[in-house]
Amino acid sequence: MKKYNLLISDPLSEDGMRPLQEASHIHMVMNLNWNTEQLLENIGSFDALIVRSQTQVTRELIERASNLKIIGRAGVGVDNIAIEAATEQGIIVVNAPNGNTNSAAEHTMAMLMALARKIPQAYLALKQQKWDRKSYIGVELKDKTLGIIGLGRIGAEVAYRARGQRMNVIAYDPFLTKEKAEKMGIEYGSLDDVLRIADFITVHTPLLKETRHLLNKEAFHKMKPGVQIINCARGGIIDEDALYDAIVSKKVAGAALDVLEEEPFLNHKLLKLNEVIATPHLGASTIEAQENVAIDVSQDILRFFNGDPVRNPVNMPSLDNELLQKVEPYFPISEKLGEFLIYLTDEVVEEITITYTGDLIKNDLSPLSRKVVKGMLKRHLGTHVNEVNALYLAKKRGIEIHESKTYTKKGFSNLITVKMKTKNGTRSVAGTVLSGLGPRIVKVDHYHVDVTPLGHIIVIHHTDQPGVIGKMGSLLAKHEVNIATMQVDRSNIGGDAIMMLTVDKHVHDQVLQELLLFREIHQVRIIDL
Ligand SMILES: NC(=O)C1=CN([C@@H]2O[C@H](COP(=O)(O)OP(=O)(O)OC[C@H]3O[C@@H](n4cnc5c(N)ncnc54)[C@H](O)[C@@H]3O)[C@@H](O)[C@H]2O)C=CC1
Ligand SMILES: O=C(O)CCC(=O)C(=O)O
Repeated sequence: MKKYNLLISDPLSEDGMRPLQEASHIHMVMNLNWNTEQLLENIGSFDALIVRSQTQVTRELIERASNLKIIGRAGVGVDNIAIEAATEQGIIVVNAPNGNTNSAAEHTMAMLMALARKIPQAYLALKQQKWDRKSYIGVELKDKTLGIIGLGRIGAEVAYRARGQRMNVIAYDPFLTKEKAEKMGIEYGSLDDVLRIADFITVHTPLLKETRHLLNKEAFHKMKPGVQIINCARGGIIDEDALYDAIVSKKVAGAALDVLEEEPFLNHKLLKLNEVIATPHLGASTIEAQENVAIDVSQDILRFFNGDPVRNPVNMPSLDNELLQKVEPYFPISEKLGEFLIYLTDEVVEEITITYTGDLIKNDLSPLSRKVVKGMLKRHLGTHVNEVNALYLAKKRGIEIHESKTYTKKGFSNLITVKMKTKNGTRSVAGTVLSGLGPRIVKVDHYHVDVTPLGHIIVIHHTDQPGVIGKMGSLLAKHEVNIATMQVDRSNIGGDAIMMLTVDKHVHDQVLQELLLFREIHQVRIIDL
């Protein structure tokens, strides 16, 4: 059995990693001490990598990782991973989005309370033998307004907990609706509403281009005087210079920070301010969260190496069980349609249109489209192409990919039609899965056929005339090519026709040349699927 080398470069829960330890086909190397140079030097020998937030999985590292197939992020944020580079190299990235939600929400609440009651500052004074009760007068949370920016998994958990503290909550998230906010017992607002109204503001967005410095000088300007800020999401969401100035100018009364733009942070100017309390990125540092995320990511790594779809892909569409059950039977035909179609042309492909017809169309069918494109590119790119990088590689080659869906169906409960446009015209192939019989190619251009897309296939375009089939059969017999199945269809009597043969062995070029000598035969394609 093939063994896969897995590198774990950040500390993970041992209990959580047990599934990997017990897998006989995984060879696990735990190296928490490699510096960047050592990582770059050694990454080439690993098939899988698991990180938390410390290891920076840069483009350079990914480009050196010639054997890497999967990167697991034991946590939510993937801003320490060069996702685009991974996608380009066909490396799947998975994360563990649910395992640390509670811990991050609880840490946010702990920071909120510590900030409101100045607990860290008071404790520090006590440790320095100072009994000072005047300097540490706090504020109550009850009836204050908590503004939440980013109401995803963690933001929503924070909202519920803040309601438990009898706070009013106002939230802004591009996906939040008034109805959902009402159901949660919170207020829905714009970003400006949150900035304007809140007594405490906590951010829970990912760090993205759009969220970098979301809280900047202008944002602080819009806030209430005396507002307090919590960041247990990512450094970089807050412009640190702007926060510093806002605290020094007394606009902001305090800040609780679990994260800063550069980590580890020890000598940061914000840490020198009495109004700032901080923890060293501890949001997910609980026994439970660490076990959860390690289990989730370990299981996805195992699924991947067992050839099963992963649960939490970051750079591919995710497939829950329900969707998987519906689309998985169509994986082989989708890939075969792409593979088959590319054999029909020697021209540069300009455009691919994948049309889905039938019951399946209510679902996200992008996993099938990826299979089609993978199948197409496989002929020329071999194993370099996979479901992760298929769309990227197609785009890089200037191939436009379109997907369309239609309810109209004739005969088949589901039909996938793939059209390929080149400068010389359009070719198409359609396929389905027949209940109990498996994948079938049922149409090539406008001809109806019924062919299992497997093995060696000869596609012949010819004129519908008596004797063609006989001549062709004799020629193949002369070359000891045994015909397994044969399909013929035509446009009209004496018109253009197609013949599709499945044969028992690869057909050499010489046979193809001899077939083309027959006047009635216009085109021959030899396809090996
Ligand atoms: N301190 C720590 O140890 C931890 C930090 N995190 C951080 O927390 C972040 C959030 O985690 P989850 O809630 O699990 O993610 P999530 O994906 O469930 O929620 C993020 C929310 O932010 C919203 N959002 C995106 N752009 C926005 C914008 N411009 N304005 C307002 N909202 C916006 C999204 O619509 C989404 O609802 C992670 O990306 C990670 O960086 C997560 C876990 C632990
Ligand atoms: O790995 C960690 O401890 C950090 C967790 C985190 O920041 C995340 O899950 O996004």
